[in-house]
Amino acid sequence: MFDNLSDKLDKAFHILKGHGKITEVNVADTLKEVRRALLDADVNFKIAKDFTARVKEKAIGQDVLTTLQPGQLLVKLVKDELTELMGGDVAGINLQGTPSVILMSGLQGSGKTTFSGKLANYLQTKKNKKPLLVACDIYRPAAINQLHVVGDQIGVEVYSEPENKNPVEIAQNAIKHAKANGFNIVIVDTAGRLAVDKEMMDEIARVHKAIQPQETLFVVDSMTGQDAVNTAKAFNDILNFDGVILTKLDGDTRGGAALSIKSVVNKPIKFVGTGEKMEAIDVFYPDRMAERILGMGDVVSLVERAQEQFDEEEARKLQKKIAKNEFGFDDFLTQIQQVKKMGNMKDLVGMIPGASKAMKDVEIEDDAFKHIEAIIHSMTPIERKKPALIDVKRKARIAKGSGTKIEQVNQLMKQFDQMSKMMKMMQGPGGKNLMKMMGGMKGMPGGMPGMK
Ligand SMILES: Nc1nc2c(ncn2[C@@H]2O[C@H](COP(=O)(O)OP(=O)(O)OP(=O)(O)O)[C@@H](O)[C@H]2O)c(=O)[nH]1
Repeated sequence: MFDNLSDKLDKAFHILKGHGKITEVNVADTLKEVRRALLDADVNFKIAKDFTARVKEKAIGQDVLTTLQPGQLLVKLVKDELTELMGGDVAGINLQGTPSVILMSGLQGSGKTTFSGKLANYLQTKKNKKPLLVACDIYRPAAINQLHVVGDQIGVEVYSEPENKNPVEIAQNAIKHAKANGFNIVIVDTAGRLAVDKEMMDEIARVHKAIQPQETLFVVDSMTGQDAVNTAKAFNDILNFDGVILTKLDGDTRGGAALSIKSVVNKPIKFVGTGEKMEAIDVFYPDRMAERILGMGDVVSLVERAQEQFDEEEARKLQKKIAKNEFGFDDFLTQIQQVKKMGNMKDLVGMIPGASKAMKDVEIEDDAFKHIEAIIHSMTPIERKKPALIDVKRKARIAKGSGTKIEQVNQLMKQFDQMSKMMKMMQGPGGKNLMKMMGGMKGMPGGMPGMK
C-alpha cells in the first residue's frame, strides 16, 4: 500500500540523518523532497504545496532545530499533517432510521457492487444488523446478477425487479419490503457509467431525493488518482454525499486519491476496500494510515484483526489438544485459515513497523499458504493426525500429489514439528523452556511461508 510514497518519504527524511548538525537548509531540502514525494503520488499540486508550507510553519513555531531530535520531530509533524490531510478523526456511518438507508454512488467499475456486499457483510457480522441489498442498475442485467451472487455468498437477501425500468420505484419498493420484513439496513446499489454524464447524475439525484438516505456513500477506485478526485467533486456537487469509500487499496496505488479527496470535497473517507473478498473491508483511520505511509506500521489494526478472528471456544479446544499431544495438521490448517481471514500477507506485513521497508525486495505471494495447504490436503486423514506415520515414500507421494517438491514437504514437517514442540512448552509451567526453544529456531528453514 502506497509503497512508492513511503519509499520517497523515507528518502526525504534521510537527508536529515546524514548531517551532524541540522540546519534550516537541510530541513528545507527535506520538505522539498516531501513535496516531490506527494506530487509523485499524484497529490494535487496546491494540496502538496500547502502541506509542506504548514509543516514548515509548525517546524519554525516549534523551533525544530533546537530540539534534541529534530529529525524525529519533523517526522511527527509530517505524520500529524498527513493525518489531517486524510480527515483527522475516524468517521462513522449513520445507522439511525428504521430501516437505515444507505445509497451507493460511483462510476462503473469503481467497486460499488463489491463494496455493497462487503458493507452488508460487515454490518451483519460485526454490528448484528439485518441488511437488505437492492439492485438498482436497470441497464445491465449482469449487474443485478452480480449483486445476487454477492448476496448468496454472504447470506444476505437481494431485492431486485428485473422487469422494472424505474430505479426510483425499485428503491422505494425495496424500502417497503424491508419495513415489512424486519430489515434494519437497506443498501441501494446504483448504476454506474464509465464517466460522469448527465443522465446518470440526474438518475441518482432522483433516487437520492425520493429515498432520502441516512448515508450517501461515494465509491471510488483509488488507482485512479487525480481522476478520482475530479469524479468525487462532480458527485458531491449533485449529491452532497456523506462519505467516501476508497477501493482497491491493495493494488499498486500511489496514494493521491486518499491524500487529496478530503481537501477537495471536505468529506471523510469512511471505509477502504483492500481486496476482492467480502472480508476485505476496513474502517478508515487517518492516523493509522499516516503511520503506515511513514513506515511505522499499524500494530493497532493488526491486533484488532487478530482479535476479530479469535474464537475463545476454539482456542480452548486447541489448548486441550496441545496438552494431550493431539495437535495435528488439520488443526494447523484451521490456524492457517484464521490467519488468512485477517487479510493478505502483504497487507499484514505492511502493518508491522519497519517490515514493509525491510522486506520491500521480498516477493510475497498473495496466497502465501497455498503450497502448505496443498501439501496438507495431499495427506490422508490419519497422517494429518499422526504425522510420524509419514515415511520417505509417502513424502514423495505427497509432494507429487500437491505439486510441490519433497524438500518443501520436509520443510513443512520440520516446521510443524518445531511448532508443536513450542506449543507444548508454552503449556508447561510458565513456558520456562520457551526461550531455549526459540534460540534453537533461529535457523528455521524457509522463514515465513510464501516468501521467495
Ligand atoms: N483488488 C481489489 N479489487 C476490487 C476491490 N473492490 C472491487 N474490486 C474489483 O473491481 C472490479 C469492479 O468491481 P464492481 O464491484 O463490479 O464495480 P461496480 O462499481 O459495481 O461496477 P458496475 O456494477 O459495473 O457499475 C471487480 O472485478 C471487483 O472484484 C478491492 O478493494 N480490491
